[in-house]
Amino acid sequence: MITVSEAKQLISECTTPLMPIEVSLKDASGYVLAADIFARYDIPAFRQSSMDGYALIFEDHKKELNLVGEMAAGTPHSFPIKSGETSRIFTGAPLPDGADTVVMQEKISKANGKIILHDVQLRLGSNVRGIGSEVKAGELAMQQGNLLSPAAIGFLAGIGITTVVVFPMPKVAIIVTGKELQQPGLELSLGQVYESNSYSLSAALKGEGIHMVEVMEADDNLEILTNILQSALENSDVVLLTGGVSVGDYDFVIEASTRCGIEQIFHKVKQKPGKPLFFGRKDQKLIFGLPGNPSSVLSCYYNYVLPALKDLSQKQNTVKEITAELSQDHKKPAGLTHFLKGKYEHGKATPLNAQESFRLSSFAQANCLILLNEEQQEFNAGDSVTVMLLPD
Ligand SMILES: Nc1nc2c(c(=O)[nH]1)N[C@H]1C(S)=C(S)[C@@H](COP(=O)(O)OP(=O)(O)OC[C@H]3O[C@@H](n4cnc5c(N)ncnc54)[C@H](O)[C@@H]3O)O[C@H]1N2
Ligand code: MOO
Repeated sequence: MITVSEAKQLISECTTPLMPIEVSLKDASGYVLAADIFARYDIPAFRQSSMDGYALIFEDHKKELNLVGEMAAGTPHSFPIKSGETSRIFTGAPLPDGADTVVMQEKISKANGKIILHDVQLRLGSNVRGIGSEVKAGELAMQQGNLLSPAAIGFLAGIGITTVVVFPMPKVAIIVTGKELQQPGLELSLGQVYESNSYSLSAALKGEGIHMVEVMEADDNLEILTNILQSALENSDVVLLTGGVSVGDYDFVIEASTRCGIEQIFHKVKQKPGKPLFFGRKDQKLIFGLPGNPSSVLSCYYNYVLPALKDLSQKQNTVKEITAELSQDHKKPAGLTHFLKGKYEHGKATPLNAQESFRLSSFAQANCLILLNEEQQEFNAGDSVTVMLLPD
């Protein structure tokens, strides 16, 4: 059996970024840029006023000026101003030819039809956005690896970009296995449990902006599972199976994976919950066999699946690891890393009640997982522990 860090390392080594795709800028929010973007135009493309006021030749700023025209934003025509002249101008408008400075309208007065400036701070070029002051044509505007945040999208639109090359989000197939599974909303017969793993996983994926998710159900039958897994592999980048990875007579995930030509990278990790975790690879596709207990599924998702999904799309992991103070004593046997559902507040991490892996009630209240080292058995209040802060 391998350790948690060995398992993470192996998954990371098997994960390569997805082939970049071109998307419309309008659809690119949340993706990571896969190619540098160079500016095609000088932006601003003309000398632009940043204030409502009056455009002038700076040398004239102590003179009384004659008002000779007006430039509004979007005005397609300019006109020249000469020494002793000024033009009304509005924010965003092009400067008239010859003008080099704008004075805010609050800083002038009018007398005998003339404009008189009262702005001791006015300098040559005040309140003028120069040509190419945002970006210059040919300049690197945004580097590969940049997350396309709302601001990044706005910036790119503002320099005239319409499409971008990005790392796509992975297509994910979820296969829930188990003859005992019943859909929520229907009556439970003896032996049945409500199917919840596809719900929690779909919700987690949606929260990461992964919307191409297909959910399939497989009975505890090797032939059926093999066929479903085969079709999932054809249509997705990542396959998440839940259940059927332990040692029971009806646990067919490992055998079905072999039949589908999946290379086993590891099976079983020194951890609780989620000890029977399976990970395999076929070509560039990643296959996770998540132990069926609902809490094991999510614990393994945050520890192993999410970092891999992020690497495929070159995004930052949304689980943040920090060090915190354990708020109470805790004992565990040596041999397995434990992930406790916990509450993190004001620098302290508190394990919640109901840690069993078949239950989700504590996970539903948790905002973190508290990592307790493999070999250590006794933990005291005040000890420093690693805490994984879960995404919202
Ligand atoms: N003899 C041993 N038995 C078990 C071991 C072991 O080492 N030796 N490991 C235990 C551990 S730890 C875990 S975790 C489970 C994992 O088993 P499987 O991955 O084969 O999962 P299943 O047996 O199919 O299901 C486990 C549990 O979870 C329920 N389940 C499954 N799928 C769903 C779903 N989609 N929604 C809700 N609940 C689900 C299922 O009904 C079971 O109760 O094995 C232990 N056994
Ligand atoms: O490894 Mo299991 O998830 O504890 O029940």
